[in-house]
Amino acid sequence: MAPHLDVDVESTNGKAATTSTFTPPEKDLFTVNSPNVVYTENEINTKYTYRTTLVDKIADRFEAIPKEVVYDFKVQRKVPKTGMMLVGWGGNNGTTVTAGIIANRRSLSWDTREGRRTANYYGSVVMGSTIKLGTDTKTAKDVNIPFLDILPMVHPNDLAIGGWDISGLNMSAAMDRAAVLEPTLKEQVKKEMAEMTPLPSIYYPDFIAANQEDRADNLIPGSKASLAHVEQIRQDIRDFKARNNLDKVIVQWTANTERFADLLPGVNDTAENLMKSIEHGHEEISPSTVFAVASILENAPFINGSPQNTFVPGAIDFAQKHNAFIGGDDFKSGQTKMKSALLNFLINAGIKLTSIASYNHLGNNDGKNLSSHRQFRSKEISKSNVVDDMVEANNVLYKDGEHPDHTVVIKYMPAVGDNKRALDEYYAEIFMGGHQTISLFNVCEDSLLASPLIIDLVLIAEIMTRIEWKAHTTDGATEFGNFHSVLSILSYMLKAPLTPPGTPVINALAKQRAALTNIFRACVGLEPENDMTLEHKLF
Ligand SMILES: NC(=O)c1ccc[n+]([C@@H]2O[C@H](COP(=O)([O-])OP(=O)(O)OC[C@H]3O[C@@H](n4cnc5c(N)ncnc54)[C@H](O)[C@@H]3O)[C@@H](O)[C@H]2O)c1
Ligand SMILES: O=P([O-])([O-])O[C@@H]1[C@@H](O)[C@H](O)[C@@H](O)[C@H](O)[C@@H]1O
Repeated sequence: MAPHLDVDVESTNGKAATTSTFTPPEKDLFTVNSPNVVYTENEINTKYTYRTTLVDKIADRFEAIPKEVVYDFKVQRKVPKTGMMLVGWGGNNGTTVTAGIIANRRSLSWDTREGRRTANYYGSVVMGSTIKLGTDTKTAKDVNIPFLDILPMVHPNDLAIGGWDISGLNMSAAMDRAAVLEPTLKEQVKKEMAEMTPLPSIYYPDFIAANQEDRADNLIPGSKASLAHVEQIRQDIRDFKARNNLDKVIVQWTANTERFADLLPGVNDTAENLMKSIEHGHEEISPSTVFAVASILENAPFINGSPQNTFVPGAIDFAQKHNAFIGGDDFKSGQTKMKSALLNFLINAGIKLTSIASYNHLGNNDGKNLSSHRQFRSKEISKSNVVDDMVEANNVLYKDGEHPDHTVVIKYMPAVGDNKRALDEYYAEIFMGGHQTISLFNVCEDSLLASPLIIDLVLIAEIMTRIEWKAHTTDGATEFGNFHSVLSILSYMLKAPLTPPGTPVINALAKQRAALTNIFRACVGLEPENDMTLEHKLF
């Protein structure tokens, strides 16, 4: 018998936890046995006490005030038939994620120089990682479950896949152009992929590098925003949904990085002005913003996997007014994910990072597009801002406004293709005038790192559409409603997390993952994972 776990303990609602007889839902890996959790055939209903600490600053001192809010969460248990539509489907990421899902769906294996390989979802948080459920009553050991099982989520093998591309190559030819996957794997999926052809897309030349023009042969007429473009994309989404008999579609931008759009009062500052600007063909409305508007109008969550400012204020306003979900920006695949983890470690260890030199070169079409300065500038911003929250959180090391030197360099070197070379130097001050220099050489096969993130973003955005909440306030409970339109819960997969206006941006990797797992735990009535393990420290 595990020490000190063999007695009834006070549960969160003050009554002793009871081990009532209950019938676990037939296919669920676990059930929460709590008076705060009620399962029905269609819903998981939980009463959750959210505990935080508010702080009052009084002169140069603080007063900490613990605060509790009781929420009801309601999760729809029925997993909908879901489709994923990618903008830029014919690109390296789009072809790779499509081939990867087909290979997993068919449990394919293939030969490589290093031996036989089998389809997997490595690099996906949902499909490749676990969540601690709790502590075994008998052994006191951690019980960890697959992340996928914490809530009733879509399985990627079941996703219908489609999308748009300004290049008309079918997906098999585009997969060859991408030069990411082994020929022995491509051979097994090429027939199925040859039958997939991206839908024509909108192309506004000024937003991406001029060097992309030679692949733009699959276009919807018109070189600037129009309501006709919005309506065509909406029709495409409806047709895809009907053709595949889907309950839901998630749209994701994995097309080229666009230049930033100027933020112009009266043009893209409000939902109303944005729609007027689209109607009047304003030059400053980007293709990605047009896709976002069309997706919002079709109640299809829209996620931006690139660094441009798709979500101009008018687009965020538009999403909120339509109670639709958006998320972004810029997949956090390799070099930046490593950076956010390393910064988390160094700064939280009290080591004063003073300089970050972040260089990489890559030879894929993404790199080609980024060789144009205005597109590189979008990426430079998203790759640079990742340090801000961690630096600002440590006022022992950094004075107000002080931050490490940080430079970002990206070079296009065709020879290395998709296998990006990332070279980073982290330079820090340590005890008594010493220095620590960390040099990293990190070969990232970019599309093989980004593709699992595309899957995670779709699966998490989808489950978020099935979660509602209401707060128990002193004057009675509010009505059930969705989470905020801006899905900041997606931040773990993104370099420049989009957050509800006025809320803080968290880039610290550990905090991002903790937020994701603990919100999902709350939706099944479980306390946040806090790793205190008092049961192993007090007795
Ligand atoms: N792979 C990674 O590691 C990674 C990480 C973070 C962000 N990203 C971003 O993801 C995006 C895609 O990366 P990739 O390596 O697949 O690039 P890619 O160039 O291979 O693919 C982009 C595709 O978008 C298409 N396209 C361009 N404009 C379009 C439009 N208006 N409508 C439809 N299609 C359009 C292009 O024809 C191309 O096929 C890039 O913006 C990149 O910066 C990639
Ligand atoms: O690895 P990471 O920094 O997360 O992300 C990648 C960058 O390093 C690379 O320069 C860029 O071309 C890719 O689109 C992607 O953004």
